[in-house]
Amino acid sequence: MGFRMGIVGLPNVGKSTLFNALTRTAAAQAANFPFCTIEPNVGDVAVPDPRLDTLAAIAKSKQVIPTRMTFVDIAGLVKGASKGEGLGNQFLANIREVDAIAHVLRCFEDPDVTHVDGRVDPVADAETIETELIIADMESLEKRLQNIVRKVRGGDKEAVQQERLMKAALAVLEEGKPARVVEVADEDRKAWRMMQLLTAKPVLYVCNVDEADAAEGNALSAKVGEMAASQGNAHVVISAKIEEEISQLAPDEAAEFLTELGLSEAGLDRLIKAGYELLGLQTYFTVGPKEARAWTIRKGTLAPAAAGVIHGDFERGFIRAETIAYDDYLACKGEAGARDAGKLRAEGKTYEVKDGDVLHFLFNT
Ligand SMILES: Nc1ncnc2c1ncn2[C@@H]1O[C@H](COP(=O)(O)OP(=O)(O)OP(=O)(O)O)[C@@H](O)[C@H]1O
Ligand SMILES: [Mg+2]
Repeated sequence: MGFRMGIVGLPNVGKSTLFNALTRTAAAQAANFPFCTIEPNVGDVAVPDPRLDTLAAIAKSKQVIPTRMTFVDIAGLVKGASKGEGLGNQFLANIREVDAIAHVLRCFEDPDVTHVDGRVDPVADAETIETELIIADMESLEKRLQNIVRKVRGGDKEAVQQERLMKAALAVLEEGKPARVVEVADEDRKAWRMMQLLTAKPVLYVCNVDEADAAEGNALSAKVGEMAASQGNAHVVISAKIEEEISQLAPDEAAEFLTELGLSEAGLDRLIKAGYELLGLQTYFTVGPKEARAWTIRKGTLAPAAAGVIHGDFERGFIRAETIAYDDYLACKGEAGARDAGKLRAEGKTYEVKDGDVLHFLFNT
């Protein structure tokens, strides 16, 4: 399936540094000049989940396989991007293809690192980017509205629905607000997503702070926090530079370094979890002596579709899912114990999989 989170922001704010830290590579060139990145860098990242290790320990699984999500490091956007400034439209197209946005804001001072607008002001930066995305959405909607005029006149049902949604989006965009504030009815959700509006994508602010502020944040990240809260969006405080260094260390060295910095958890783990949450995702597990594995589904996914994430045949031939809740698996010390205690449930096609479920699928081939 592959859920994709796009790393977006002004040039030279630390997007590629963050991407390298997340993917534990130096795949993306990160350097102190604007527009260092042009082609997007794409990388897979393991989603940290301590429950998986706990399950593997109980089942004595030989292999532990976390679930993954994708991060895309996108080129920096500048004022006028929607009009083709910088490398404008091409970058906007890269953003269109992601499911959610991690918006990196420079909250570090360092006079040696160039700021494209010559001052460090993350709230103003956030507005600059948002304005570009709003303008880009308006332009694409105006074009698309013209394209469907005929169909709407002809009474084409789909086109009528699209027109209604496009007009609702335009109304808020014209007020300078992002399309994500539009309340979308369940029956419109699919058509809404198909419009791929940039400002309809869920967003998470990433405050990139100095090394010294990694634990507590600073005045700038606090301002971003206020802005995010007023919009109902999440924010994460992280020092991309220090995270990049930590990501190169062996696990025990990394733990030691984190303690020195006063951090209980790598900022990256917090960011990945926040992104996972933002995407509306949850995890189920398959656990046995061979492997313990985490799988990603959207919240609300029914058992057959959840099985389909492993293999299409599992979904097509779905019979039932033997299900043990995570807490029961722990309390009963594994599958056999859970079975004896009557905690192994047989769930059918209409079962909505819960976060943490340990599942075993039975299917016809
Ligand atoms: N938290 C931080 N503190 C100090 N310097 C940082 C921090 N994060 C990143 N930098 C530095 O900022 C510079 C720009 O970083 P990077 O190349 O990652 O930016 P970018 O957003 O990907 O830029 P572009 O849009 O041009 O691709 C680099 O020199 C990097 O080391
Ligand atoms: Mg870059």
